[in-house]
Amino acid sequence: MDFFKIYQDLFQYMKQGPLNRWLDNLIPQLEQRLLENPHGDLGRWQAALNRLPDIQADNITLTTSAITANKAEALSEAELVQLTSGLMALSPWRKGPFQLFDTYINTEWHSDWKWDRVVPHISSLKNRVVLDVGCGSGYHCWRMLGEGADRVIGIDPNYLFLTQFEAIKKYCGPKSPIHLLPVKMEEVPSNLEAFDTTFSMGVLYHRRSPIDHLLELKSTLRKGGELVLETLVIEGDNEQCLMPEDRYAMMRNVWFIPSCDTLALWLKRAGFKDIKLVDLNRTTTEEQRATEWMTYQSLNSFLDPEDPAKTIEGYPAPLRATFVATK
Ligand SMILES: Nc1ncnc2c1ncn2[C@@H]1O[C@H](C[S@+](CC[C@H]([NH3+])C(=O)[O-])CC(=O)[O-])[C@@H](O)[C@H]1O
Repeated sequence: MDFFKIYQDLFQYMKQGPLNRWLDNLIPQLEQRLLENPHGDLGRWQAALNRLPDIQADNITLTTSAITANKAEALSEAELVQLTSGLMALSPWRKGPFQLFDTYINTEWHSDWKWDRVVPHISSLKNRVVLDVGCGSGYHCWRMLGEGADRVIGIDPNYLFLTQFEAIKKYCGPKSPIHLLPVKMEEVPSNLEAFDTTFSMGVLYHRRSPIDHLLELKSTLRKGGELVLETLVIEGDNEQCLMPEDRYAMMRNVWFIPSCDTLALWLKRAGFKDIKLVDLNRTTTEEQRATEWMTYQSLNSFLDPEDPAKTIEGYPAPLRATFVATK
């Protein structure tokens, strides 16, 4: 993986603006991590990425449910096979969907449904510099660019998601101002104050210190910038928060699931203003399900078969809230 090459344009940009403090140590850190082999399958993923055929799209769509790359001329049979098998080798695909020419990547999640619930409530992304924390394959980053963002940076420590992102970028905009950095939120320097909008969707419950996560998000924003926070919640008042004894819906790394009132209080205590709950939604087995691109178990296996209002562990089934707040 050639970080200099994939982040060339980002570094040019960062050198000029407030992000430059982040630059100093980033490349050596990423390279050091590569030497330590961050994942046993990384070599296989990289080989699959390198085998993808070179196809120039002549039409890109970032504003419809599937992020789409199209070409007037039909692909050859060999190109189609190479493309589909290369993308399949990057499975499981969790966040999407994507349509690359004739290949539809039917991901585990209908991430477009989340986007449709969130986007009516946020400030316009036109000309904004945007951070998407825990961006997965980067699906929402493309939608943010489609909304007119000037530049989108996604961060996610998972190298499969980085490889998937690079595969999509190869066809949907190799030169577009959109990047995924394989780092955790905790590794982003504090007080960057560089972003106009910061998204954290589906990450808070993975953090052992949720208030620290909120403070870290705040420190990425310029004064007056907007936080878009989406996370699991429970029903209840501002004295309630669920800490699962062990797993929640089979997920091992879930720590805190607050009520909406508790979360609003956390945001207030973290120093945010204009805190608004803008959406509350129970996740359905239509939105999250196994497909040929993600063949492991999915939500229907994580719910109580006798009572789908409960997880298999007996907790309330996944309910997700979106909050918007200002720094
Ligand atoms: N400390 C961390 N820092 C950054 N990323 C992290 C961290 N811990 C986990 N992640 C990443 O956060 C993502 C959470 S998924 C949400 C995807 C998308 N946002 C979505 O809203 O669909 C969860 C869900 O599907 O609910 C994963 O990609 C992790 O690798």
